Amino acid sequence: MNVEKIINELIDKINYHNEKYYNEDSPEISDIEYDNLVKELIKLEEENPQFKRIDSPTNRVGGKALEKFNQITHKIPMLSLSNAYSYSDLKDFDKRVRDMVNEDIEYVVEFKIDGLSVGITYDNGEFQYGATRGNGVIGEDISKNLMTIKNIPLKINDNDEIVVRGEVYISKEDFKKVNEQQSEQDLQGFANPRNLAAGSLRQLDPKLTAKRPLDIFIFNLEYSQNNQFKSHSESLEFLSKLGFSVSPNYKVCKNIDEVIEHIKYWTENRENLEFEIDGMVIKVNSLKQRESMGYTAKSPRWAIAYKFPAEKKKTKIIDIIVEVGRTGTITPTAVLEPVRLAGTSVSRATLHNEDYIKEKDIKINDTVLVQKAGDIIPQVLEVIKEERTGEEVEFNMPDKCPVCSEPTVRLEGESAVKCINISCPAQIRRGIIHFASRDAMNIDGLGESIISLLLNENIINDISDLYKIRKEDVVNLERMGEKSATNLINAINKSKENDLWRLINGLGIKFIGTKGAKILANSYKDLDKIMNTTASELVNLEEFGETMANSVVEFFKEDKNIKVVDKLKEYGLNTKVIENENNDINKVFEGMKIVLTGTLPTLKRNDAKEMIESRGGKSTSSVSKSTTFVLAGEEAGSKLTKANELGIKVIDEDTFIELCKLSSKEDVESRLK
Ligand SMILES: NC(=O)c1ccc[n+]([C@@H]2O[C@H](COP(=O)([O-])OP(=O)(O)OC[C@H]3O[C@@H](n4cnc5c(N)ncnc54)[C@H](O)[C@@H]3O)[C@@H](O)[C@H]2O)c1
Ligand SMILES: [Zn+2]
Repeated sequence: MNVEKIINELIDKINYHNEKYYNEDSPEISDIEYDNLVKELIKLEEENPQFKRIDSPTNRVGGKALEKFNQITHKIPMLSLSNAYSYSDLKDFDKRVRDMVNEDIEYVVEFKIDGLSVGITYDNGEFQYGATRGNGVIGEDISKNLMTIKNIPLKINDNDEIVVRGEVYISKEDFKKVNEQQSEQDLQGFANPRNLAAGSLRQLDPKLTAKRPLDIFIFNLEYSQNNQFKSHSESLEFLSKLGFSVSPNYKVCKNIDEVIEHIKYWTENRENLEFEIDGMVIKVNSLKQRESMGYTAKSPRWAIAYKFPAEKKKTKIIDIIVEVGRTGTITPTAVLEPVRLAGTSVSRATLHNEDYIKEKDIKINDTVLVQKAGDIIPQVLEVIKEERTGEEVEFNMPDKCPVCSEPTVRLEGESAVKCINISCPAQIRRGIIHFASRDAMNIDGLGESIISLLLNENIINDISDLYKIRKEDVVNLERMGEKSATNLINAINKSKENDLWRLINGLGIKFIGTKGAKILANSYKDLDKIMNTTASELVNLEEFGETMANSVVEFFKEDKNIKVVDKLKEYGLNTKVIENENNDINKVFEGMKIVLTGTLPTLKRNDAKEMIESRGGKSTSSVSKSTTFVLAGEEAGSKLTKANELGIKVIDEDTFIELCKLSSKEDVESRLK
């Protein structure tokens, strides 16, 4: 395979996992696996700069702000951190820093708590609003949820306009408790404290957030209009005096050796902390020096995150079992002789896939080295071949699905062995949950527990069956009743009118998330056309790589999947893009001046322009006081800065598309407020 192709496929994969992790708070792979994908991409991009894409995930921060929240443009962009995995990485960092400033350097070392990054703004001594990081430029307004966290002061004794940044987290003990409650209620556990914190904060109902024992520590003063400080440590002291719970145990170090000493101490002692830390953050202390170093597109040059190496131990593989996930991927898991790692007893380790087992030559009864990093899922690192006795048994991936007995397949270029039977019971439950979820068909009241009931009672067998449910089928179900039953049926019926991308996302095609679904819908306009397209046509779509293209084609080759789609059509689901005809488009942007800047996630520049103009708006090129709003995408640059200076509303593509669907100018104006 050529390098460009490999790079593009890696980008597809990373984008997909970013969406799962940042936008849906439910990662499918471990952080180590993810970090390895990114490292591989960075390496290839460095070796082949001619193929580096401007929209590469190595160029940008995190996720995006979900449309269900109001959007907030950060006064100061909320960036990520570059990573160090060894002391020699830290020494390289120190050298880079000293080369840049040519002066003595003082560092501050802080805990890297594994949680969710938030920015909070105060003015006139009062809490104004708080937001998630989002894509670094635009975040989600989660003010009401943050106000439920006891350690966030609502009033402070300073009238200056202040922006602080911190990490919302949950203690080890509370994490365990919440996961126990989840399993009591037959709900899925959270993969790690970060997912739990993120999932709890990004709730539309603050009451739900309030139920979760969240805490925060503040690690930076992002902006202060009047207070002047020389160093980061000085600003932390100031924040502490104002009543913020500032990152505990931070230390000012005179040189990189002191930094490393401090890190060594916490590597040994982190088990005793009440919260999980996944590393330490090293920051230049002098604010003047920081300013002279500046930023890359993704992170400051004056800071780096050191990630702890994972703890390793020896144990034995007693058995290898397989499980079928929502997308049909059959994952092999090693059953281990229990061993204590990073404070917990470990008896399972993921073996990822067939290639992983082959590469490492893993057999049942092997003695292996296992490790546990920031994640809950431990990994098998290597087989200790010297300890083989001849009793080892080779393992092969099953050629039939262990649940439905249909033949399994392994697609070309993919590492996963899968059951592609869309009616496989193991996949059905997760598949229906996904279908009904807010990013797919968004069916109110159709949550995990109801879906389980419907399956257990044989009321449904696949997603299409949802549309034949009658009220009398469900009214007598546990916790149901007259009103909920009516609401449920109404919500299901309403979803028939959903726009095409929701249906495509709902089908659960591997590697096609919300974004991929929108691209497909906007490009083909009609589900039938998508079903009949070819991989070679699909790879021509913007941001579509071979992995995504093949996955779409394979999905619609399957008889079972075609049958489900046919049934959905019979029940009257919309399978076309919902577009207004040109002549009855409402002039919702009449008289408005709109500036377009940066690269939008799915819309081409000309399309966006056309959408503005056909609705009576004027697409202008420079930001001024008379600009109505700015539509900004990735790498928005100076126009965005200007808009922020002038206090002009900035929106992203999703909001723009929403505005386009509104029926009057008044609606647009009130939505923009
Ligand atoms: N499993 C997956 O599918 C998946 C997908 C995407 C990302 N990830 C994980 O997320 C990581 C990238 O996430 P990221 O961009 O948030 O970077 P990061 O978590 O590696 O580091 C940046 C973050 O650290 C936090 N932080 C905690 N303590 C801090 C302190 N004292 N000072 C400054 N910042 C502090 C901040 O919130 C900041 O946003 C990856 O390394 C990967 O492990 C996993
Ligand atoms: Zn199956």
